[in-house]
Amino acid sequence: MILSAEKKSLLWQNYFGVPIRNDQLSIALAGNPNVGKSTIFNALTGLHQHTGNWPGKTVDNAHGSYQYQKKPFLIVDLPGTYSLLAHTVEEQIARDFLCFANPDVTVVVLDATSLERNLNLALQVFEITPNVIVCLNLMDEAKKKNLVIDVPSLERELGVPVVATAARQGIGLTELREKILQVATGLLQPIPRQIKYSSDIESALKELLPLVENIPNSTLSPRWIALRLLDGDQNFLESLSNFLDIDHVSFQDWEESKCAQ
Ligand SMILES: Nc1nc2c(ncn2[C@@H]2O[C@H](COP(=O)(O)OP(=O)(O)OP(=O)(O)O)[C@@H](O)[C@H]2O)c(=O)[nH]1
Ligand SMILES: [Mg+2]
Repeated sequence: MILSAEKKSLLWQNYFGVPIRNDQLSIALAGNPNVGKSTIFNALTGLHQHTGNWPGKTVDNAHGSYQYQKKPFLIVDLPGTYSLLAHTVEEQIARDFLCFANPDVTVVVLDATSLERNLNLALQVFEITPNVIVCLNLMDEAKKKNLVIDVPSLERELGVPVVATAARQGIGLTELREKILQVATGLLQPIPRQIKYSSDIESALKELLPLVENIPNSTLSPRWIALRLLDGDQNFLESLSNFLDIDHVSFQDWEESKCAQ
């Protein structure tokens, strides 16, 4: 199910403190701490940005807007996180935004000098949404360390567009804008590589999937929900219940109807 523009704008305002217009294409900027997310955010939005806190949290919230090819974009700079498993308040904010705000595009910014560690977060985002772009930032630092990254191969391996940038020097940002436009408008449809787990986990997932498909009001990947259930992730279940309540459809009713089946 796709959220209507009205519902999306209500949800963004009430739960995330971000006002969005119906005509704006939305972008989430995710990544590990200190990889250059805010540098990219500043380069894209210039002075058109607002900062505050996430509702009820003492974590910075920055959102801003820009135009590209006559299309209006709204971009949200998420807190830096190493994972989306909600061990910290920053991880919970980033996870909830990616899971429930339903941005048109998520740009995952990676540190090109530390790809292995950074790809962990990218693979988690791939489980939540297909509309992902990987931005390989700090390419100038990688070059200094004589690291050579085969971008076309990485793109093929990951199944999503990969854009190499050196954001502080403004390098690669036009290509980033272009890819964002293409994914946001559906011209480019990434098919992110999915992690295959061990056979016992995969068979447990198979059993769970039919039970979590077609949750009312959910735009979430059933596989992600099933994985969190297997993980016993109570924090995620609370968020799920909270966010699905937006249209007064009770998650508890749905749970009860499933149990009755
Ligand atoms: N050499 C180099 N430095 C960069 C590049 N992009 C960002 N930086 C620098 O890296 C540092 C961190 O950048 P930020 O944009 O604050 O990183 P961030 O991801 O927003 O960090 P958090 O919000 O703390 O998670 C700053 O000193 C930037 O100037 C780049 O491409 N090359
Ligand atoms: Mg930042």
